[in-house]
Amino acid sequence: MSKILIIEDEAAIRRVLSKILSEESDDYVVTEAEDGLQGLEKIKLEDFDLVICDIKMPKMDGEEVLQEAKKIKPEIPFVMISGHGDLETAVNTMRLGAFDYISKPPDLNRLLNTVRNALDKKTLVVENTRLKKKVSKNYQMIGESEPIEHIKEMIDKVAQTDARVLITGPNGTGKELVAHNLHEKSPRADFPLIEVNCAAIPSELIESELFGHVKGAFTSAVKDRAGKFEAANKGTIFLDEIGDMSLPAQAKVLRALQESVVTRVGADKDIKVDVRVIAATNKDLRKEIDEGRFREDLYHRLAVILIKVPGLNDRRSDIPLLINHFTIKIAEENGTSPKVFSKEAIALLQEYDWTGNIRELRNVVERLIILGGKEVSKADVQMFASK
Ligand SMILES: Nc1ncnc2c1ncn2[C@@H]1O[C@H](COP(=O)(O)OP(=O)(O)OP(=O)(O)O)[C@@H](O)[C@H]1O
Repeated sequence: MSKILIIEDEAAIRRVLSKILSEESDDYVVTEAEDGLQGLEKIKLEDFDLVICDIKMPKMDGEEVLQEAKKIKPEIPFVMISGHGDLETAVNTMRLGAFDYISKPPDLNRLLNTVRNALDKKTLVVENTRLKKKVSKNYQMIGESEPIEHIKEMIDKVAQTDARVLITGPNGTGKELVAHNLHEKSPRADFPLIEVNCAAIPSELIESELFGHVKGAFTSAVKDRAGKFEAANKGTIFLDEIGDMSLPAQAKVLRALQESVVTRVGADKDIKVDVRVIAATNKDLRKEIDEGRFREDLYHRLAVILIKVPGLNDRRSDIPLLINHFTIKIAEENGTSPKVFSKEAIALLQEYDWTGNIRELRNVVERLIILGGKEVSKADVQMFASK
C-alpha cells in the first residue's frame, strides 16, 4: 500500500488527481488536503509515502510546505504542481529537495510515471536507512566507563573533520570499531571505508595493493588495477596494523599523505585522491621509531589525533554491559532467546584477567551460552571459563 497525500486548493484539480491515482492502482491510498496548513498537519500525524503539492496556494505556499515537511519527515518525496508562471519556483523547489514537478493541467502519463518513480525512490531511501542502521548497529560501541565515554566524545568531535587519526591499543580492544564509528559519523559516510590489514600483506605486494599497478608492471600484473587508495576516493582508508608496514611501503604512504596523489606501480602519471586516513596499531610506535623500524615523519603525519583504546582490564565496569550485549547478539545470530547470566557469574567474570580483551570476553560468553545451564551460574563460569 502506498499512501499519497494531495495538497491542492483548487477542488477540481484535487479531485482529478485523486481519481486518476485511485483508479490507477488499488495500492494507492489517497488523502486530500485543501491548503498547505492542513497538508502539513496531516504530514505530522500520518506517514505518507508521497506528497503531491501545489505551489501557489493561500495561507501557506507549496515551497513553505516542502521546507517544513523536510524538517520533520525528510524521507517523504514531494512532487510539486506548477501552474502558469511559477516554473521558476518549481525549479527552485527541486533545489529544496522536491523529487520532481509536474505542470498544470497534469498530463496523465507524466503524472503516473512521476508518481511511480517517486514511490520507488522512497522504498530505496527507507531500505538504505534500514541497512545503514543494521550496519552501524554491528559497530555499536558498548561501554559507559570513563575511558569509553571519552573515546565516544572524541569520535563525535573528530568525525566531522578530515583530521588523520591514529588509534592505539592492545589487540581485541575495539580499534577497528573506533575506525568504523569515525567513518560512519563523518560526512564521508556515503563513500567507502576501505580497510587494509598491513600485517597480512607481504611487503613486496603492499605497494601494488595500496596504489594499484599497470599491466606488465610485474609478472603477475596481467591488467591495470586500481589500489586501495583509489578505491577509497572521497571516503576513508583504514590502515590497520600500520606498525607492521615495511619501511619502503611507509615511504610510499608518506608521499600519498603529503601530496594527496598516488602512482600505480609501473605508471608514470599521478592520480589525485581525496581520502581520509585512519591508522591503527597495537605497537608502541615511539619505540619502533627509536629502533629504526618506523619513520618518524610518517608518525607525525598520521598522529594528528591520537585515540588510545584501553585494555578491558582497565575498564572492568563495562564487563556486565558487554556480557549483556554479547548474549543478545549471539541469541540474534542463532535465532534463540538470550540466556541470562546470574549476578554471581557476572561478578566472577568481572574479576578475571582479560588480557585477550573484548574478543576473548565474547568467546567466553559464547562458550558459556553453549555449555552452561539454563541460567549461566558461577559454577558454570568456574567450570568452563576458569583462568
Ligand atoms: N566497546 C565495544 N562494544 C562492543 N563490542 C566491542 C567493543 N569493542 C570491541 N568489540 C568487539 O570485540 C571484537 C574485537 O574488536 P576489534 O576488532 O575492533 O578490535 P581491535 O582492537 O581492532 O583488534 P586487533 O588489534 O586484534 O585487530 C569485535 O568483535 C568487536 O565488535
